[in-house]
Amino acid sequence: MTANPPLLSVEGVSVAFRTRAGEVKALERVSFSVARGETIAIVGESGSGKSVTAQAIMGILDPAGRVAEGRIGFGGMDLLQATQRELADMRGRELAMIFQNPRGALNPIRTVGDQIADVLARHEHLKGPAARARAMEMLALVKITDPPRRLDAYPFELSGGMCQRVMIALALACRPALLIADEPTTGLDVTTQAAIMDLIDELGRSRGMATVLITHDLGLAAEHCRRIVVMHAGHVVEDAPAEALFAAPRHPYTARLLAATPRPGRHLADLASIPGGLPDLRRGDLGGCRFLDRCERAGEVCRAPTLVPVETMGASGHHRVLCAQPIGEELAA
Ligand SMILES: Nc1ncnc2c1ncn2[C@@H]1O[C@H](COP(=O)(O)OP(=O)(O)OP(=O)(O)O)[C@@H](O)[C@H]1O
Repeated sequence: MTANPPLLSVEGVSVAFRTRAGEVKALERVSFSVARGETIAIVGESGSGKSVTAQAIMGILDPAGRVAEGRIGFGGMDLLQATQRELADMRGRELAMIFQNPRGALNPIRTVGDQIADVLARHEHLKGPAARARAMEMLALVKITDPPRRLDAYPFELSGGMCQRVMIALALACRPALLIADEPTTGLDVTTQAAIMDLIDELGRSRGMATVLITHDLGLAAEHCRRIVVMHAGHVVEDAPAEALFAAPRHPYTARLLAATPRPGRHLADLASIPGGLPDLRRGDLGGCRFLDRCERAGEVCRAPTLVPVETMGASGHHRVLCAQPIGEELAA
């Protein structure tokens, strides 16, 4: 546990989507927290609920989705109780998010400089030369070469890696306390990936910015994050300090992920060794454990309708697992 109250605390958040085929229980009682200046990773297969978690925090869930229960504390306020106006004011200023597809997130018909200036005018009331100077500073910060020229460029004139850096510059322009980075380096070449991750690390150290890194890449998570939150089918199945998680995973799903990730940089999406797929999240009888059908440790005790996370305290922090028979404990007879 951290001595100070966390900057972000997601507490028992459940999200459901209305669809023609029934209600999708996308998140169930998701909990984790992030301290100021800390970088954590959320990892899990496609469809495990990583992006929905980020959207719930940012207040940008699809209109078909609703938060059925829970609390999202951020710097002393409950984001779920905030008005749309309060949230819009927080986004960009306190809370920022970068997405996988930078071109889609940038406005194609405004120059890079104007887009950064818009954010600065809205949140910091900076205008004219002062806004331009800060925009230039931001481009230099994200290591874009020749900032004065790039300031007047349109997104289509820049490479994918440069657009990604512009999006980071936009996200960081108002010095947010929390950055949510959803697969920020997917699709970029390895050198640009490393430069962007180094930049995020550096901003954490120099500005105390906290980061939630959403990734398929366990190697990337291990390299840059102090804690790792593992999601499976809308549940947080394990939440632990990175070194404890890699040394001794307690959830059978985490163990499978790690066994299938022998080298840093290998992608979960490429793995074939985790049997079965995610359960259909519209099923009425999902039960407490959503990994049951894929788990070699499953027994009668795992069929309980609800599961209570088990928390232990290690040298590097708390270790929480959502499993009736975590690894390291005897299987029930
Ligand atoms: N608008 C929506 N309507 C219905 N279901 C949705 C909607 N958005 C997400 N879901 C469902 O919520 C679950 C979690 O999706 P989410 O996008 O968070 O997964 P993810 O872990 O981020 O996957 P990826 O790594 O592919 O981005 C999935 O079952 C998905 O189908």
